Amino acid sequence: MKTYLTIALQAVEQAAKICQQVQAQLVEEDSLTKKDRSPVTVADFASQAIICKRLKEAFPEIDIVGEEDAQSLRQDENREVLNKIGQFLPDWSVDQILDSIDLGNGEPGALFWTLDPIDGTKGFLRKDQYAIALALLKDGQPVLGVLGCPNLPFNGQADRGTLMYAIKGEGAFTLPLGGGEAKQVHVSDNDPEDVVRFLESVEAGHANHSLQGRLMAHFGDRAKAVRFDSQVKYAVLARADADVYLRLPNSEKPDYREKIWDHAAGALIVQEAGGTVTDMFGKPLEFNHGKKLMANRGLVVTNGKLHQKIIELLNRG
Ligand SMILES: Nc1ncnc2c1ncn2[C@@H]1O[C@H](COP(=O)(O)O)[C@@H](OP(=O)(O)O)[C@H]1O
Ligand SMILES: [Mg+2]
Ligand SMILES: [Mg+2]
Ligand SMILES: [Mg+2]
Repeated sequence: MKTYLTIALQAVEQAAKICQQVQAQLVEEDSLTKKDRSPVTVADFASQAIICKRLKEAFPEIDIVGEEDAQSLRQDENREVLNKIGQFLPDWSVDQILDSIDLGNGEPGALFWTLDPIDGTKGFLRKDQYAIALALLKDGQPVLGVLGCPNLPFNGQADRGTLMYAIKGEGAFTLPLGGGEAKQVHVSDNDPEDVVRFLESVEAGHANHSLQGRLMAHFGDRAKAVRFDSQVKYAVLARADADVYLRLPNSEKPDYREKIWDHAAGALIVQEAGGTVTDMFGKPLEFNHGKKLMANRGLVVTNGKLHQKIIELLNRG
C-alpha cells in the first residue's frame, strides 16, 4: 500500500500546483459547459491528465475511473481550451494531453482508482474551496484516499494548503501541500448535548438546504453551520473542525445519484479519523454498483458520537 500512497500523493501534489496556477490567472474562456450543464475548466482537464499519466506509468494494469474525458476537447470549437491546457503542461504534445485525460475512461472492477481531478469546480471558479480527490478501491471499498485541498489553510496558515490521506486500517493523516511532516488526525469528541458544527454545500442545487436547516434547528443555538464546496468538508470534519456534514438529496432532482469520485476518498479519510459515514437512512455506502452510489440516497457524515441522533431526527417520519 505504501507504493500506492507515495505515487498518489506525488500525483495529487503535482495536480494541485497546476490548479493553483490556473486559479491565479483564471479567465472566463478557461471553462466549458458539459452536457449536464455543469462546468469543467482547463484545470480539471490538466489535473486529470497529470494524475492519470503518473498512475498509469506506475501501475499500468489498474483502471482509472475519472470524472472527465477528452471528447469535447477533440472538437475544433474547443481548440482554445486545449491550447490553454498546453500552456500549463509545456512539455506535452496535444495528443499526449488528450490521451492522458482519456486514461481516466476505465471501468470499475475488483481493483481500480477513482479520480475527481477538481471536486467543487463551481467553488474553484468562485476562487473558493475545491479538492483534488483520488481513491483506490478494492472489492468495492476504498482502501486508500487522498485529498488535495489547495485553499484549505494548514494549521491556520493561509499561505499553505492542506493534503490529507488515509489507508484503510492505518488511520488518517494530514500534512501541508508542498511537503512537511504527516500528523494523524482524529474527529471531534462533541456529542448531541454540545455545540454542533454542521457542514453543507455552498451550491443549493447539490443538496437540500431547507431540510438541512430544519434538522440543524433541532439543536437551537447550539447549531453552527458552515458552507464549503467539495470534499474539503470531509477533510474539515476529519481534523475535528466540524462535527456533522449533511448532504440530503435535492428534492428537484429525485433521480440524482451520488458519484463514487465525489465520496470515496473523503469517506475513507473520515472513517479512518474515527468518524462515521452512511447514507441518510444510516446505510453504509456501497461502492460496488458502478460509477454511482446506486444503493444509497443522500449522505450523513459525523464524528460518530452524533450519528445515531442525526439519523433518528431524519427518519422519525
Ligand atoms: N443534484 C446533485 N446532488 C448532489 N451532488 C451533485 C448534484 N449535482 C452535482 N453534484 C455533484 O456535487 C459535486 C460538488 O459537491 P459540493 O456541492 O459538495 O461542492 C460536483 O462535483 P464536481 O465539482 O467535481 O463536478 C457534482 O458531482
Ligand atoms: Mg464536475
Ligand atoms: Mg466532484
Ligand atoms: Mg470534478
